[in-house]
Amino acid sequence: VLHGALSPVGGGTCSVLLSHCVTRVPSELLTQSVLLSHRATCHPRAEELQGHRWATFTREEICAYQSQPMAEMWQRCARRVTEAIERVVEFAKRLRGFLELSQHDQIVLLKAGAMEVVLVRMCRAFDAATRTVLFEGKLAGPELFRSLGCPELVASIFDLAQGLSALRCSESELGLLSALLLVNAGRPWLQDRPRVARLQGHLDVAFRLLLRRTRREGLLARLPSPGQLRALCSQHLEQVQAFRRLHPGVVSASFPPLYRELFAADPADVPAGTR
Ligand SMILES: N#Cc1cc2c(cc1C(F)(C(F)(F)F)C(F)(F)F)CC[C@H]1N(C(=O)[C@H]3CC[C@H](C(=O)O)CC3)CC[C@@]21S(=O)(=O)c1ccc(F)cc1
Repeated sequence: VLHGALSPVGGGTCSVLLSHCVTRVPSELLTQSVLLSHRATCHPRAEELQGHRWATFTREEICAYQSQPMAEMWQRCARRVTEAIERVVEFAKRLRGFLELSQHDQIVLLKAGAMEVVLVRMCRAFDAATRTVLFEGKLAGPELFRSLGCPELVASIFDLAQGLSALRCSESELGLLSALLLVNAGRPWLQDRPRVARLQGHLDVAFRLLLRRTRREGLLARLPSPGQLRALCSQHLEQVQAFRRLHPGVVSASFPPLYRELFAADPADVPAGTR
C-alpha cells in the first residue's frame, strides 16, 4: 500500500520543481517549502483552528463512545490513524529530496516515523486548558477512549500532546520537526544512509536557523526526546497486538490495509522476497 502511495504521480512534479529551484537558495526557502507542505497536509488547517470555539462532547455522547464495543472503537480510531498517516505520506512526498530517495528508503523512513509525526501533529488540535483533543468534530478528554482498553497509552498520548502544546510551536517549527522525524538517517534498515543524512543535514540547518532567527533556540531542549516518541510508538504496537489477541481476525478483516501494513504486518503478509 505504501509503495503505491509513493508512486511519484502528481506530487513528484511539485517536489522536482521545488528541488530544482530550492537547491541553489539559502535555507529560508527550504523552511518555506516545508511549511507549505505541512500546511497543505495538516487537518484541520491552521486557519480553522484559530478562533474556532470547538464544542465538547455532552455526557450522553461520551457515554455512547464509552459503551461502544472495543472492536468498534478500535476500528474507528484506526481509520483516523490511517487518514492521518495518508496525510503524512503526502507531506513526505512534498519534501524536497524525499522522492529522490530510493523507494525502499522512503518506505523505511515512513514505517519508522509516520506515527511519530501523527502524534506530534495531534498537539495542533489539543486544548491544554481542558486537556481535550479534537476527535470526530468535538473536543474529547481521555475518558472518551475508555472502550479502547488501553488507558495507559491514552494517558501517555495526552501527556505528550499536553507537553507539546505548552511549547506553543509555530506551524514552521512543527513542519520542520515533522520533516526531521521522517528524514532520520539513524533509522534501521536504510540502504543509502549517507544520502538520507545529507537531506537530514539540510533540514537540521534550516531548523536551527529558523530557531535563531525567531530567538527560539531554547525550544530544542524542551522538545520530546526521540526515546519518548519511540516508547509511545512501541506502546502503541503492544496495544495493537493486545487488541488482536483479544479479537482475532478483526484487524485483518476490517482495519485499513495501510494500518495493517504499518502496525500489524503478519509474517505471512510479508512478500516472500523480503522474508
Ligand atoms: N487507533 C488509534 C489511535 C488513534 C489516534 C491516536 C492514537 C491511537 C492509538 F494509540 C490508540 F487507539 F490506542 F489510542 C493507537 F491505535 F494508535 F494505538 C493518537 C492520534 C489521533 N489522531 C490525531 O490526533 C490526528 C493527528 C493528525 C491530524 C492531521 O492529519 O493533521 C489529524 C488528527 C489520529 C488518530 C488518533 S485519534 O484521534 O483517534 C485518538 C485516539 C486516542 C486518543 F487518546 C486520542 C486521539
